[in-house]
Amino acid sequence: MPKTQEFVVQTAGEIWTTDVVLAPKAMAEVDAAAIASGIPGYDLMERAGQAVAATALRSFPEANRYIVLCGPGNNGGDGYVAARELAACGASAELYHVEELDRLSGDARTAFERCHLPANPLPTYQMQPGDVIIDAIFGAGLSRDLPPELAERINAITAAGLPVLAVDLPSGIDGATGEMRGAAFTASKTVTFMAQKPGHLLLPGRDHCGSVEIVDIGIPRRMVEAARGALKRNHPGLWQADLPRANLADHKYRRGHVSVFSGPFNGTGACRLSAAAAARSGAGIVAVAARRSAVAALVPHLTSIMLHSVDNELDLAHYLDDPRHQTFVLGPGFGDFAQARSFALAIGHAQRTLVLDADGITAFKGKVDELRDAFADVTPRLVLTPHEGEFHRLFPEIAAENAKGKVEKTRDAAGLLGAIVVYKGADTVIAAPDGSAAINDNAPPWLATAGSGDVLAGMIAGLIAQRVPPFAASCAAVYLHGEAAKLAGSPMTAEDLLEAITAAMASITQD
Ligand SMILES: NC(=O)C1=CN([C@@H]2O[C@H](COP(=O)(O)OP(=O)(O)OC[C@H]3O[C@@H](n4cnc5c(N)ncnc54)[C@H](OP(=O)(O)O)[C@@H]3O)[C@@H](O)[C@H]2O)[C@@H](O)CC1
Ligand SMILES: [K+]
Repeated sequence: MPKTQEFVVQTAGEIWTTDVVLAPKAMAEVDAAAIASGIPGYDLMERAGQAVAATALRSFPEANRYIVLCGPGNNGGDGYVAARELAACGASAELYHVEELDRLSGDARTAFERCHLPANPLPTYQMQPGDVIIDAIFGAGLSRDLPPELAERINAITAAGLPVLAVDLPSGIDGATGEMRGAAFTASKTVTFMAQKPGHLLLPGRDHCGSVEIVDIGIPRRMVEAARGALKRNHPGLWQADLPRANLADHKYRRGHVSVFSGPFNGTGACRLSAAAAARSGAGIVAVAARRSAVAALVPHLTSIMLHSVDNELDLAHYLDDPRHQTFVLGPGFGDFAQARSFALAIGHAQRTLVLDADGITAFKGKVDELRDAFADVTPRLVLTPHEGEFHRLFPEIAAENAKGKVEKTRDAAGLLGAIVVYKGADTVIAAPDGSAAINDNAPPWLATAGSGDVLAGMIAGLIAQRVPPFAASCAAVYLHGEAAKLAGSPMTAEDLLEAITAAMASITQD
């Protein structure tokens, strides 16, 4: 079975919302605000460490020894509290430290001093079957690659297959970007505090976290809410209210019109997938706009989907004279880069909305400015859906900024273009020019199949045609695409995915 991630919220009573995502810097500001309001920092550490001990006992009751590895900062402090609690419960807990103990200061030093257990240097640890590792080496404060000897040690523990419970984040995973800094533990479970961090959701971090528990350590909710920035975990609460409600009085044109451009005679499959996906997402009318040479290939395959011949720029100009033709998909299987550019620009200048995918994206390599200018508007009218290779092709400078993670890169691209950017992958990030961003984490591994991107482009257009705002439409389509894939199961073809869209949408609107 593929690894799926669960977010379990543990609080004193109430269930804590799970869509809050705070970068480590924002989390540190929340910690600081809580402390400034009179909540002692050490109390937060106590609750954090106690929660770790409770999870260790609950999740790994069979452990012979809990091996608590402590770093030099507050993550280590949580480890000292957890070790003390475990020992107080009668469990066997052993402490190992990765840095000289005299580096400990503040709350972490207090936690160490109150622990009263012997702590030994990490190199003295001898692995034994039945050990459960509690990783309290680095959390939010990881600021550079791990030293090589520590990386080796982590790799040896991973190779031995000992279960790992990570405190806040698996050491070596950058909480802001999800990137691995030299090496990282692969945890079966991660206990984090108050809110998830981007590193829990973005890859490879997500794969290193196992299931994630978010523990309320007593920071007032209003402080976490106040820090809730424009970054969210993608889930129906973000966009459900924007989805169209079926209305018996709706005329088919009121449910919107989507036009999908076809590729050449021998490449019409991709546009048909997009068109069918737009229709399944509820668009009232869907048409394929094809070069004359491709029309004959399309005729036998289209029934409810209409077919128009749009051979050149003049044909497109006539097509755009019809005010019902508002929403377009260009790129899947399209082929001709020069025509892709001139068509996309014409759509932009005609004030229409475009989902630009695949060849449509590649066509603008080195010409991003033209695209931005054609779609310049107060509200975005352009949605770009690049996978990693296309993103690198179109935004080479942004892609090369190694210090930035996928969220920042997607935001930068959205800001540069004035468009919604859907940076696809197992951890798709959706960003808008105003900085709004969502990380998606519901896609099963088998969604990476031929044609699935064409389906996504059609779904986004289908929702936009029904007047769902482009950012909400993109988030909703990405999520529903993942849900549909889960419903379709593995192995799955793009056709199976199409079939499952209806059930995926029904499951959301019934919630
Ligand atoms: N009130 C609060 O704030 C609460 C915080 N809580 C907990 O605190 C954690 C954050 O604590 P933190 O900020 O001290 O960071 P942490 O992850 O311990 O690491 C910093 C230390 O590591 C060092 N270091 C970094 N990278 C390194 C590398 N590659 N290789 C070697 N060394 C490296 C760095 O050294 P420096 O860069 O300063 O030289 C510094 O000494 C958070 O994850 C949560 O668990 C909870 O208790 C709840 C209340
Ligand atoms: K850790």
